[in-house]
Amino acid sequence: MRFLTAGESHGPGLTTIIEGVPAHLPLTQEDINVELKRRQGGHGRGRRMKIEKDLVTITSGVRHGMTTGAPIALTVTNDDYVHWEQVMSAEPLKAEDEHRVQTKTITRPRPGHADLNGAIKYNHRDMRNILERSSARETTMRVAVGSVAKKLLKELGITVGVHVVNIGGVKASGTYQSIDELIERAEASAVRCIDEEASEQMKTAIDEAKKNGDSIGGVVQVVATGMPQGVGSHVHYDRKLDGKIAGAVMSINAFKGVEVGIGFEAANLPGSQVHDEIYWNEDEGYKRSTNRLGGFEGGMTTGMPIVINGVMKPIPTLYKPLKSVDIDSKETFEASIERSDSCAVPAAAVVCENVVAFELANSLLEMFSADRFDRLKEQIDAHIEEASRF
Ligand SMILES: Cc1cc2nc3c(=O)[nH]c(=O)nc-3n(C[C@H](O)[C@H](O)[C@H](O)COP(=O)(O)O)c2cc1C
Ligand SMILES: C=C(O[C@@H]1CC(C(=O)O)=C[C@@H](OP(=O)(O)O)[C@H]1O)C(=O)O
Repeated sequence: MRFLTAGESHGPGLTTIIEGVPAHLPLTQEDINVELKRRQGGHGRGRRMKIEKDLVTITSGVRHGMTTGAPIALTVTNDDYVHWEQVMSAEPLKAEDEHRVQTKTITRPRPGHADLNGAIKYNHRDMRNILERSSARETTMRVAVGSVAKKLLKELGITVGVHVVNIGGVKASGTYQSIDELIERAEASAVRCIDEEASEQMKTAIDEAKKNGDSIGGVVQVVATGMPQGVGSHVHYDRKLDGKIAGAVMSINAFKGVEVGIGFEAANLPGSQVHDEIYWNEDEGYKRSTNRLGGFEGGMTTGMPIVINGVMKPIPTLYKPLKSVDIDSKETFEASIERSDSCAVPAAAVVCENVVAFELANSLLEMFSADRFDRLKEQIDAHIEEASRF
């Protein structure tokens, strides 16, 4: 499975084409819209999310609620485009639009954004040409793709969920018994945190940051259950599934770190407290008595729950301005802004969940025959059965 995304933040809309989804997978627009709505929510989002109502249109690859095996094309309209039509038009600039376009020209790079690096690389004196594509608006399509992957995983009995474990230094300590409980409790919280007390403190921390013109980041944790054992591979660097997941998480805007299982904590512990002992019994086959390595050994799944942490930096656009330099005048200025999220960690959690879902689904499609969903399922079931008798 592979995909491309296209679209600018304030352009007409966003597009993706996903190739390699098996035929006969049940799929509706609603399956995708549910995920898009989750991404738009969460405490700390700015005014833009009041304008957008992300709804997908499937324009290829699905017929009467079933995938056909053809590329799946998805589009989402930017409702904000009506305010940006002249500025973002693909047509040559008209004289009557020049003034409006000039008012939206960006010559002052925002610290923490792609503006200056992109402008130098692509030789754009108007950094709007960079901003529009580097915006996390693009993550809408990453979630749309992930929602197709999640549908495939669900039909195979694999569940993926996410919760927020840290916002601005407020850490969650809640535990959960099952992934269904995790999902339910995370979705019920304005910050997607399953620890109710910490949720309230996180909300207060976000409000406080906003009041001070500042922003805060955090840590999200993706959990997936039901992945068969031995998916991924140890044989080559680019086939290691934990490596692919790490790359996918790091590709999300503002994500600065990723951990598998206990992650960085492994540096502080002896090996006896890091590795998971193996046991076997008739009913369960091979299991680990702990899951400190987060479901991976040797780039392959162990069959234990997959646990991935992603770290998001604070949003770079601040009401409390940071110093930068105007690329025309070379003068120092303090950036002023019109609107921004103050914390997008709860929203980014959904993005993180969906990019992990894509990597998991893709790894299964690489390992098993993938043209038809029924064949895929048969082969995975046979693999699980074989592993249990190994
Ligand atoms: C869901 C989501 C929403 C975001 N919203 C904003 C925002 O409102 N303002 C902002 O400055 N950055 C926002 N960001 C972060 C920037 O897109 C990101 O920091 C920037 O593109 C630079 O990329 P880098 O941080 O990965 O280097 C958001 C990120 C995500 C994942
Ligand atoms: C549009 C989305 O997020 C945007 C991501 C973003 C950024 O700089 O990354 C900046 C903001 O956009 P605007 O400048 O239009 O207010 C966010 O609203 C979205 O998540 O759908």
